[in-house]
Amino acid sequence: MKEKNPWHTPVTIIITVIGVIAIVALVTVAVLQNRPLLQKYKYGIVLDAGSSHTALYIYEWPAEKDNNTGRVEQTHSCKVKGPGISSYAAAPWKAGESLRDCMREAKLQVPKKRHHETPLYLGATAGMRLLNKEDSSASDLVFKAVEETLQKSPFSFQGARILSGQEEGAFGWVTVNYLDDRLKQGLETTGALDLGGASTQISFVSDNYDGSESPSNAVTFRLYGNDYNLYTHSFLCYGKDQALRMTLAQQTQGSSSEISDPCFHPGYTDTRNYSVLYDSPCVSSRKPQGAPATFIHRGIGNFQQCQAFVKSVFNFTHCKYSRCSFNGVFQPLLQGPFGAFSAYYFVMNFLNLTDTSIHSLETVKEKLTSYCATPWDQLRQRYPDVKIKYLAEYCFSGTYILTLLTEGYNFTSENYSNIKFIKKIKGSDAGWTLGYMLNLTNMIPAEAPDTPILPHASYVSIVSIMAIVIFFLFILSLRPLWPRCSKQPQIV
Ligand SMILES: Nc1ncnc2c1ncn2[C@@H]1O[C@H](COP(=O)(O)OP(=O)(O)O)[C@@H](O)[C@H]1O
Ligand SMILES: [Ca+2]
Repeated sequence: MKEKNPWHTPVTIIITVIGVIAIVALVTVAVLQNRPLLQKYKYGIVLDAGSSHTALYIYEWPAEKDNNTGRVEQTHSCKVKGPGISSYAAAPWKAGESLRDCMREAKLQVPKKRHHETPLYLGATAGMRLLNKEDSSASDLVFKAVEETLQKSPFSFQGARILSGQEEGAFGWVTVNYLDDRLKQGLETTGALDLGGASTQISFVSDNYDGSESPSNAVTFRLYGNDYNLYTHSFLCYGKDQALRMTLAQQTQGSSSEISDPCFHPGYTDTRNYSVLYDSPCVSSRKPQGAPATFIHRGIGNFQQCQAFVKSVFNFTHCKYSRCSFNGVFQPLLQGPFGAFSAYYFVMNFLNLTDTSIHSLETVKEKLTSYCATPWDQLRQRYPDVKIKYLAEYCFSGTYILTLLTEGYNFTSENYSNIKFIKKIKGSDAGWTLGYMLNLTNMIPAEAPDTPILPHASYVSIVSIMAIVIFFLFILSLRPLWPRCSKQPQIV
């Protein structure tokens, strides 16, 4: 007699079919119910009106997560043609006009139906701080011109203003730590070093700084449930373009008609205008009396002599605090890793010195010694595509960065490798703009948001496994109903 397969009885077949349908239904409901909603994005636009140029950044984030921990990412950037808006003091309408091309690009990048709800901000930094100091009505006219252009855009224009030095430093720090996911997780934070053309910022958290010593350097935040006492300082006139003016002013005090500059390459010559050089509040008070209209600027390429001139623009004589960086400004003990961006990155990247784990401070000095001594002709031939102004100034800029970091901020051979020269973090530019927008749109909550205990994938897997286990337990519980499997002994 053929033995009957116990699984082929009508009862088990029906139970199996119902069970399989039940599992499929359960898992489908679980997956659909908890599936992330169809991704729709929101946008925000920030214009960084720097001293040397303006850049537009577009940020994007999932629509349903805007006040949560959702990732805000830079999706597009546009470099405005021409100089920074502060250079249009004599023809303010041109400042507004200069933004048109990038605004046109932004209109194409942001989906049309999101235009009206996309906030648009313009923040100006040290170039406008200096213009405002020098001629506040000229700076007002420049703002009026850029506001007129931005109001005409389809976006929700939220205003144009000058950021304070503290804001510039603090928002740069927020950007770096937000992009590195350090804030949400409450990890040790990264300090931020920003070098612009007209000012420079240093911002970091130090255990022995609670804000009581020099309160003007303190910014306190509560982000994702953690309190931060941030130290930040912005040095106006210590961006690399103004620092170069100060160094040249140092060398032209004798109102001579020719200077031999160790910060420029041998063979480099240029004719410079005294009144143009001294046309900045950073140096205007030092303009020598009876100077000729122009002077010949000749390079001699000597790193050590260059560094001596650079050092002379820092004042180390007085400090009323427990410790100072320079110019009598308080600075707590340096702590933790640092991200150095903007001109720090451009210069160190050109000099091939961004990797501080292989290029020690000593190597940087050696490299600058040989680079500064390289004849100008040779460099022009080697780098035909590099903008002449940048190429001519990399020796000065590298020397300035080294001096600012070591003599100014007190970095040493031991902690120099804590600095990382960075341009972008996970696709977004390091700089103050993202932090500024996150702050103005309240996108970083003070308290940690409630997050699901399990990620979606783990949740679905656990539900599926549980369903299968329950099904088999159910089948086992029906064992008494199963037909006998073994052959009964035959009684003869
Ligand atoms: N490729 C580059 N090489 C060297 N320097 C650069 C390069 N691109 C930009 N820079 C410099 O970076 C600085 C940017 O400063 P910016 O943000 O305009 O000024 P600030 O922040 O002081 O208002 C300027 O000194 C500019 O010349
Ligand atoms: Ca800047």
